Formats: sequence, C-alpha cells, structure tokens
Amino acid sequence: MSLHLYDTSTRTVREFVPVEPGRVSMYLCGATVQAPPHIGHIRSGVNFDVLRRWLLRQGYDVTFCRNVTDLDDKIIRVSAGEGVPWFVVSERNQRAFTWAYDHLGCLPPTVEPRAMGHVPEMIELMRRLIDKGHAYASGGDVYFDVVSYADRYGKLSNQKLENLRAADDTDTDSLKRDPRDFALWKGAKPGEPTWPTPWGKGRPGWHLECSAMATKYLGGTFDIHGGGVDLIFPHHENEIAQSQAAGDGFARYWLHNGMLKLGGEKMSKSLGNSLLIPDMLRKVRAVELRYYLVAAHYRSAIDYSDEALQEAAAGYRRIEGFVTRAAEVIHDVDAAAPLPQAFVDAMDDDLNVSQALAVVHEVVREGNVALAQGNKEQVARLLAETQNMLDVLGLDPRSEQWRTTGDSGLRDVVDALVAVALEQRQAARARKDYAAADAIRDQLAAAGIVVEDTPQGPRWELAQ
Ligand SMILES: Nc1ncnc2c1ncn2[C@@H]1O[C@H](COP(=O)(O)OP(=O)(O)OP(=O)(O)O)[C@@H](O)[C@H]1O
Ligand SMILES: [Zn+2]
Repeated sequence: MSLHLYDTSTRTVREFVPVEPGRVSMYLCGATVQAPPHIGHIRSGVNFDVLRRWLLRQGYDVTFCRNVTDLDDKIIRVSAGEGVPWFVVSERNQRAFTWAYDHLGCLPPTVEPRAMGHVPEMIELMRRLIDKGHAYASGGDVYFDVVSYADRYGKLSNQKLENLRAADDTDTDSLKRDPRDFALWKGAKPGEPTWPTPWGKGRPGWHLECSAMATKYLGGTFDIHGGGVDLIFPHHENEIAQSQAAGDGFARYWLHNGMLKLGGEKMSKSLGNSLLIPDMLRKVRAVELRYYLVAAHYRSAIDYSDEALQEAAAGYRRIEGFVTRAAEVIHDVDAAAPLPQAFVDAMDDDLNVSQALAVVHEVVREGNVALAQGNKEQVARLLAETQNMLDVLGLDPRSEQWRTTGDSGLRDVVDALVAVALEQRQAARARKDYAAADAIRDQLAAAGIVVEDTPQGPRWELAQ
C-alpha cells in the first residue's frame, strides 16, 4: 500500500499522488497571534509535522508553508486594551508560538509568511475576482459574490447554498448584495490600521490572506492544505471559493486535525480555557507532551485529562528506557535500517499513529527480551528499528532535538548529581555503613530516580 490520506473535500481516504513527482507542497493555517498558544494549537502543529516527516522519510522534497495571521479583530481588541500598537501584540505572541513549536520538536517551516506582509498579493487576487465577476467593491469593502459561484460553494463542508446563513464577518451587511457574501476586504474604521487599495483604505479579511499566501509560495495548484476541523467552514470553504473562482486549482487534498477539548468544549483562546505550553512543561517533559499530542489519531477529538497525559508520559518513558539501555551496548545505530512493515502500513493508512506506536511498543518489548538474553545482534536490529520509527514521529530520545534541549540538558545535570550521591553510597558501603547506603538509595527513589547496578556501573532512570 502507498500513502493514503483522508481528504475532507471528497470525504474519502484516497491515494496521495503529488502534482509533481518527488515534490510535495503543503500549507497549514497557522496561528492568529492574539494570545500565546495552548496545547490545541500545538496539537495541530505536531500532527502536521508528523505528516511532513513521513513524506520526508519517503524521499519527497517538501515545501511547508505555515502562515501567521498578525492582524485581526481580536488582535486589535488586545492592542486597544493594552494601549500598544497591534504589531507589539502580534510580535510577542508569534514569538511564543515559535518557541512552542520549536520546543515540541516541529521542524521549522520552509516559509512562515505573515499576512500583513502580503497586501499586494491580496489586491492582485481581488482584482482577478472583480474582473471575473466573482467579487465587487461596495462602500469601501470588497465582497465575494457567493451566488456567482453557487454551483460549487459549500462542496468542502458539504452544505447547500440555500441552507447557509448570513456571513457575520462585518457589521455592514447592508453593503452586501447577498447576506451570505463574505468580506475580502474591510474598509477603514477609525483607529484601525489600514493599507491603501484601488477600492479604498482598509484591511484584509482572514480568508483572503490564506489564499494569497498559499498560492504565492506554493503555486496556483498545490498538494495539501491543512488546519483544524474548526476551520472547514467558513474559512477553508471561502479560501477554495476565492482561489478557484479566480482560476487557480488550489489545494488537491484537504486534511483536518480533530480538536483538543477540555470538558467536552474546544480549547480556545477566546473561551479562556487554554492550557498554555509553559504550564504543561511543569507537568511533563516536552518530548512526553509531544508523545501525548501525536498518540491519538490526528482526526479524532482528544478530551484533555491529566491522567491520560501522565499515562502517555509513562508510555514514552518505557520506550526511552529501552533506547537508553540498548544504546549502552550498541554504539552504531543503522539509520538506514528498514522500518517494520507494520509501522509503514499504519503510517500509510491515513497516518494511523496510534497503530504505529503499538508497533513501536511491540519492538521495544522484543528489544527488552533481547537485552535480557544478551543477544547483541538482535538488540542492534531492534534499537535501529525503534529509533528510526521514533524519528518519523519526532520522538527519538537520542536525536539532536531531545539531546540538546532543556530536557537532556537537565539530564546531564541530574546525571552529575546522581553520580555524587552514588559515590557517597559507595563510600558508605566501603565503610560498611549499610544503613547510610540504603538511605541514599531511598532518598533517590523518593525523588523519582531508580538506580540499577549494571556491569557498566550504576545507571539511573526516572521511575515509571
Ligand atoms: N483546540 C484546538 N485543537 C486542535 N487544533 C486547534 C484548536 N484550536 C485551534 N486549533 C488549530 O490551530 C491552528 C491555529 O489556530 P488559530 O490561531 O486560528 O486559533 P483559533 O481557532 O482562533 O483558536 P482560538 O479559538 O483558540 O482563538 C488552526 O489550524 C486551528 O484549526
Ligand atoms: Zn487559513
């Protein structure tokens, strides 16, 4: 089987065939930066990162564009509340997003365009739509004429035009020919930042931004467009309408991640139920949070719970424990070793990561047996398989990411401290003060550190 992906626009799992052999172009609706990210945003980021890594593993040259919406109503509200310019708010929060994506092991995008740097491209797109009779200027706003595109509007979200309600994206509905028309451009309002256009000063509508940026960096027709399911309507429906009505092919596969919820409700900056990344990193390590966020199928909803997070962290530590122990006996890991077929099949089946992780755990189980039996050849093979599978998921504990970031930096510090404690234990034993030696071991255990004596000397790991 080759890679198959669930395409929202056809509502089927279909074979992935890129426009150009050997190359994949991907666009992901990124952050609207009115606030720092919660784990729902990062769930979206890490799941598309897994897709990207899977494509890279298959030898594709991947161009990945993830945008930033650096101005919208919410950012204007925050900037007015704080009495600072809009760009102070968006800059600050964009940095928080970048920090979080980086910290969770997302490969940096090929390009990360900001909407407000692309007004000329948006003007150009509006010009094409007006020329083709799919858009019109009215009282300083510019609207998309939904009726002019009636036979195709609603295809992505599987809705009929006659059942659609008014688009509530402006407070000037009287300027629209039809209440369902949506704003491409919003005329200037007092106190708001504006850019000049042939139809007057103003600022862009959100949907227009993504169409303009996606086609600028990926071309008129590109492979994959992603985002959360919350964006299918109206955002993605409107992106398709604008781009296809202007004559572009636009995205060929539409992928949507499920929502991360809290108590059954979408986690959302606007609802104020955000679990922010720095707070989460006080509960678990970044790699463990990533494991938690990728472990469920990307299309399923996750209802957050501390228990599930801790369970995921323990699951990851089981894998990490094997990799650490095996790496003590195997020093050269074959990065080109083939992946287990069951893992490949799971990933090709619409990125079934939960199934793929079941394969990882199975290989780790075999690996632990091989370690116990001292079967070095087997350990070498199983360690290579494990690390290569983890690499696809961005979870290899020995990768640059997890060796050099805070986690393993901390590991080095703990290493040194544990070494001091163990020397003292050794000294206590030497003077036959077994009570003192046991007390040191108990103190380490109370701190969550389990010490094991091995032929290579004492080794520690975090208790599971
Ligand atoms: N709770 C969530 N779970 C999963 N993905 C999410 C969640 N919230 C947002 N996303 C996705 O994260 C990306 C960035 O979202 P964006 O900044 O536009 O947030 P938003 O939808 O405005 O969120 P909020 O409601 O928190 O303001 C989008 O692809 C969006 O679909
Ligand atoms: Zn978008």
